[in-house]
Amino acid sequence: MKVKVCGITKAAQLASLVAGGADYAGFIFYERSPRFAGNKLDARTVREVGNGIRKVGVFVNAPQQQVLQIIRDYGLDAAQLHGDESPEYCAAVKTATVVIKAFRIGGEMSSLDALAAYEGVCDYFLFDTAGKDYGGNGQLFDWTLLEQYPYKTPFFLSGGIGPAQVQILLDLKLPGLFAVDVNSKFETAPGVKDMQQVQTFIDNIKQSPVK
Ligand SMILES: O=C(O)c1ccccc1NCC(=O)[C@H](O)[C@H](O)COP(=O)(O)O
Repeated sequence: MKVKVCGITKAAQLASLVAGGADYAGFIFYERSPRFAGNKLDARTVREVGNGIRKVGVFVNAPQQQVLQIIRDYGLDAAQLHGDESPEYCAAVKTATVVIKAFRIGGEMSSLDALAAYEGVCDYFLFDTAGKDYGGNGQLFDWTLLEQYPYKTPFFLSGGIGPAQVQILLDLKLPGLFAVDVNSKFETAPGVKDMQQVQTFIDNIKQSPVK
């Protein structure tokens, strides 16, 4: 299983993710987030990090041109669209980069029916938990909703995942599950990751024979 670590705000964290074997690093480009990367990380520093890790920009209802400009400036590999972006919006962004469309489960979304319109216009889906903020709420949702996942688009499982979920993740058999995404459960303060805990999590997930 692939691992994405989201909410990276420091060059040292990014370097340690690369060294530690994370597959994806997420950078929040939503100004209201305490993990906003735009004023904390230098574009060139992010651009020059390569070798294995995929860099993902996280956006919330941002103008398309702004998304594409940031993707270019920071040398990102994918756009994670975490707001209420339409299938047409996703299709337009997909002409320029890899699209991960996030859906917030719970609240107004209790079934996966709405995803049918997004099949074919996104490379991946990401399932997060609905909460007071667009993301980073630190809450799990009921994963049984995904047991009969009916779509072809592979997905990232997210929302409140922490060290306590390692064993259940290793045992999990959900159709379409591609990666696990972690964030606030590995923080000592919003935007500040405990990199030792992150590393232990990566090592534990990667011990699984299903890579
Ligand atoms: O993390 C944020 O502050 C955030 C703000 C606005 C949109 C998205 C955001 N995070 C996106 C992510 O991919 C998080 O990893 C995801 O929401 C799960 O976070 P958590 O529940 O803290 O594990």
